[in-house]
Amino acid sequence: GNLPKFGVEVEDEDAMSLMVSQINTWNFDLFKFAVISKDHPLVSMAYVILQSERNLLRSYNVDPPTFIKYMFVIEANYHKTNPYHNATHGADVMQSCHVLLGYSVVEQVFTDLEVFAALFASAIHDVDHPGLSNQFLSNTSNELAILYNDHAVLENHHLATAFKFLQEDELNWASGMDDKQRQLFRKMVIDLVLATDMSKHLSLLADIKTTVESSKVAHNGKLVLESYNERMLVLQGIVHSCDISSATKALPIYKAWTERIIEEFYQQGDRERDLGLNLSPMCDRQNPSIEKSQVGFIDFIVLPLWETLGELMFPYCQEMLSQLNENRMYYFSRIPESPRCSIT
Ligand SMILES: COc1ccc(/C=N/OC[C@H](O)CN2C[C@@H](C)O[C@@H](C)C2)cc1OC1CCCC1
Ligand SMILES: [Mg+2]
Ligand SMILES: [Zn+2]
Repeated sequence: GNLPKFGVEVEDEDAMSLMVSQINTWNFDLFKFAVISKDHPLVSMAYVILQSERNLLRSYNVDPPTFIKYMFVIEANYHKTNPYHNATHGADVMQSCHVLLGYSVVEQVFTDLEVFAALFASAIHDVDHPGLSNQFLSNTSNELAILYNDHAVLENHHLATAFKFLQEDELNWASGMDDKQRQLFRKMVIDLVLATDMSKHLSLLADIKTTVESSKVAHNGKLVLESYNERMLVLQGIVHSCDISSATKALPIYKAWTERIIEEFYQQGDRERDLGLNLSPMCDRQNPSIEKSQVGFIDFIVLPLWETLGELMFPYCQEMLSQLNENRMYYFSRIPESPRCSIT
């Protein structure tokens, strides 16, 4: 039978159509989208972007009903109980990636397969996330840390989980791709999701800076990328930037994401307290430091990354940078006065 217009059944088709008409905007409201899609934000986002907007499924002989069935399984394997690392975050990173890949400075630069890989990697990049950090999993000798020898434990698990489902006949939407394409697709998705490991941030940023110096966009404002490594580096930068893009979004959206990540960190801190472990930074709900942590995260991680991306994709990404600065001021101006220590 034919699929519903948005991949999933919705109550209000008009409201859904109105939202989908905004799918190329940076301040897209994923929380509203999650409600309108009847809590299937990832299935509907993936279908709308890959099928309706970019017609990528047809390009690779992907059977849409099989792809939808696969995405329902992926979405079901994001933990609904995670305040932050849930299917709405997956859909958010995918939609953000779709916006950046739509800018003319990168459009036509990447092949359809590379675009498909980046969007698919975004969709699955945190599947089965336990709401705990790599550090916590290693500190508690979690079976995943043992399995992946403390290296990119979560990111390896997200990838293995997504590809394991692809082995099941009734979910294998990639059977229509030729072997070479499927091999390259798998390699790119692995390289992209592994690059979302925060411990790789500084080396990834350094490499992107080198590329910005060398490639000097030139050639009528189009990025010129020679090697596979250079192309992958830019795509890794795009996916990683989208993964930590909350602070570049409109303030109400940013505040909602901040509340969620903080609650998830606090729940990890609760576990660490119960286990008698040292609490990870920012995870102690009894010693909150939300404003200071956000300003620190922006100053040391988010801003340097987005400034570099803004240079690479100039004149695009300026909207993100200006929202990032406004958002920084919002939290900076709310850093509580440190209690005056009375030096007696
Ligand atoms: C909207 O705010 C955010 C959006 C994304 C992120 C993404 N963070 O990824 C970091 C990884 O989860 C690993 N961390 C886990 C944590 C328990 O320990 C850290 C040392 C490593 C963080 C955000 O805010 C954070 C930082 C400042 C206030 C809380
Ligand atoms: Mg992750
Ligand atoms: Zn993520």
